[in-house]
Amino acid sequence: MITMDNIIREGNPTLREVAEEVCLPLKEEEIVLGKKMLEFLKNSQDPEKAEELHLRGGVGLAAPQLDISKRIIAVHVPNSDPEIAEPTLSTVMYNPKILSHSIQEACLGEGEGCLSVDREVPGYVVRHAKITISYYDMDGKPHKIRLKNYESIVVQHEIDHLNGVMFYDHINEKNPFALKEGVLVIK
Ligand SMILES: CNC(=O)c1cccc(C)c1Nc1nc(N2CCN(c3ccccc3Cl)CC2)nc(N2CSC[C@H]2C(=O)NC)n1
Ligand code: NI
Repeated sequence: MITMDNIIREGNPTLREVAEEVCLPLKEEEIVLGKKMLEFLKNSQDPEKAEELHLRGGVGLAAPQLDISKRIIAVHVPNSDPEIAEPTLSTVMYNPKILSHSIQEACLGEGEGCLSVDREVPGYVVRHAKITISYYDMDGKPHKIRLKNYESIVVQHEIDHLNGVMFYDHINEKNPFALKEGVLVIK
């Protein structure tokens, strides 16, 4: 099972590499890895498990954060409505690719955090508001989906990890909270 000990931190060169595409059909070990990444996210969001295993909460994780330079990400985004148990997005994506995106931009109003960054880096991380992506799932099935709001931000953050990009690379150094006209601030 993945714990925080398996997650590499900023300074490790793997976080700045461009990760390799995986080949189809997926290797058994790549499928098992995907399942373990998703399990980590679910555990990290479970109060008991997170406390027991000393996990930081996350909704996304990329293989390079496990020192595995492969284009694999996992996302498990709970529904903001606590009444709804079903997550809004829960999947492992192999070779995710942004096919197109909105002109409109968006950012999380509270800024972004990263399991590989053990410090708060304040500031708006401005990203595409909406994206259309393609990816393969654990069964090797191709998908093409459109994402917006929180899910769109999370997937962009994780795809950045596959390209050696950290969230704070996007923060305006002069004024971290500078916002251009029309940028959607997601609560
Ligand atoms: C500096 N201010 C902040 O960090 C920040 C501050 C406030 C709010 C937000 C919204 C912030 N921002 C932010 N909060 C998150 N979580 C909120 C807590 N949550 C969680 C934690 C515990 C149990 C269950 C859950 Cl659900 C896990 C997810 N996650 C991300 N990111 C950036 S995109 C990838 C994603 C990620 O998984 N990072 C590890 N950003
Ligand atoms: Ni991250």
